[in-house]
Amino acid sequence: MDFATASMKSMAHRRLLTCSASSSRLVLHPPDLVQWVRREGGFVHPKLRIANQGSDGLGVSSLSEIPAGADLITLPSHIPLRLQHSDEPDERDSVLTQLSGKIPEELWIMRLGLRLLQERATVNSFWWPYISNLPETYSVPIFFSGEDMKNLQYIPLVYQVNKRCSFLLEFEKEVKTILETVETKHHPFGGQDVNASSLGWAMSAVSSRAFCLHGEVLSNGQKRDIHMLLPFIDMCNHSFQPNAKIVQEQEKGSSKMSVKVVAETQIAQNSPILLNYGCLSNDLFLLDYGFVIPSNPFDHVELKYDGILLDAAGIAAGLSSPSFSSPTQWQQEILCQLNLLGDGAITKVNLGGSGVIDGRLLAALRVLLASNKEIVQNLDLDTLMTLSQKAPLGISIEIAALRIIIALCVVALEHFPTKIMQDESILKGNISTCMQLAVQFRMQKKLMIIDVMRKLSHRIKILSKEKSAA
Ligand SMILES: C[S@@+](CC[C@H](N)C(=O)[O-])C[C@H]1O[C@@H](n2cnc3c(N)ncnc32)[C@H](O)[C@@H]1O
Repeated sequence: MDFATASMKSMAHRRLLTCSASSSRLVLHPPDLVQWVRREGGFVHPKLRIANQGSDGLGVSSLSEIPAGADLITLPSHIPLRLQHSDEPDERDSVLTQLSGKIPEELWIMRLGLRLLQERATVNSFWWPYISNLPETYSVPIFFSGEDMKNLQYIPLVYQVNKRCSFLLEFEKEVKTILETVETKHHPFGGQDVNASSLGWAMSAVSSRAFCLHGEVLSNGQKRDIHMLLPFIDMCNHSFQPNAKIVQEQEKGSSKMSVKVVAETQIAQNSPILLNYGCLSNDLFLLDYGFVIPSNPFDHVELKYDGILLDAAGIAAGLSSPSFSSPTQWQQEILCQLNLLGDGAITKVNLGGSGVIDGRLLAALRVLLASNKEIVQNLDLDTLMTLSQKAPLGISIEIAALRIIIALCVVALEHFPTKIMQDESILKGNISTCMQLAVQFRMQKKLMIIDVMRKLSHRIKILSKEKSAA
């Protein structure tokens, strides 16, 4: 937390971008994006328009009904903004390539961000009608104050945000050093100063808007996936129940791909056009997109698998077992197969998400509570990891394993310094957008844990009935 606060403070000290979610754009009266796309040979369905969609910012809506299957938007291959934009790179591109080389692969968003900044700084850039329509500010946590970072109350996300902030501050220095010796005519940003603030703006613009799609068809027929920004298409907001989807088509006589949005369902009058950004947790929605989804079925909390934690949960559930911190040899072997023990073990396990609980955690508990080695060894790992109608090692072991997971949920809940009721009352107050997001984020995590506990309790009730009926 202290490190988070320190890096946030220094970010806040330098940044020009202020932290507010607004639909205000880079320029006051940007050029008409739809007209530009059409002029460039793209297609925008005549019934579509850009409209204000409240807290979701701007979005694309339909003026009247559109049938399922209709083409909504088509972008020819020269409209998306990608890292490599020309077959004949100039000196400015070589400096950009040098800067990109300093960015770790996992932060590809910053590589594309540099490209975006380059075009933002280019007078008469082809993409200016697009860039000028981008939001001026982003509500992603790299722009949160130290206090709002604390308000998240969730270390795994704080860690990710810190990583991005530290990178931005370090990268700012590297960029300055490299650009110091570059002549103005070769300067990728037209001689303009680039700092952590402008890099943060670019990083957020890309993380909240880029898509990973087929770049072009290679000579062997394979398609190479690349990240790109899709003008106008990226005005569509997100839903887990989308009414539209992205499809790609190879352009006639070329290896290049055009990008289309097609209506998946009938679209009613005045409805937003919604795409699914992915089955992501709220950590990723907040980190990359700056919003939190209530009752997100893909949200989860991370725990570290560890015998001492299981001991504590066992005591809380009245079910202690020596195996939790000292598993027998055969139990250890299965824990190694589950990759929870041994060299290179991944001890991060989840509560929540699409499977309700992490299959590896469930399997480990079932195994640690079992005493009959032969029965366990006769089962495959998939069966051990699946929460199904049938208790694979018998009802008593199943109930005990589920009770320990409920106790782990209680431990996880206790890690949050505030209660849900307190969060609810904070949200009713007059608070900043960033604080609102932070409090919503932690409250959704707690509601999700309670939902897991409810589901597991329900399962225990069914199993107990089966047991007493037997
Ligand atoms: C690809 S852009 C969509 C266009 C954007 N609304 C705008 O004003 O430019 C993604 C951003 O839209 C907003 N957004 C999209 N779907 C949302 C949703 N379901 N709830 C809240 N905000 C959403 C978030 O700010 C997100 O970072």
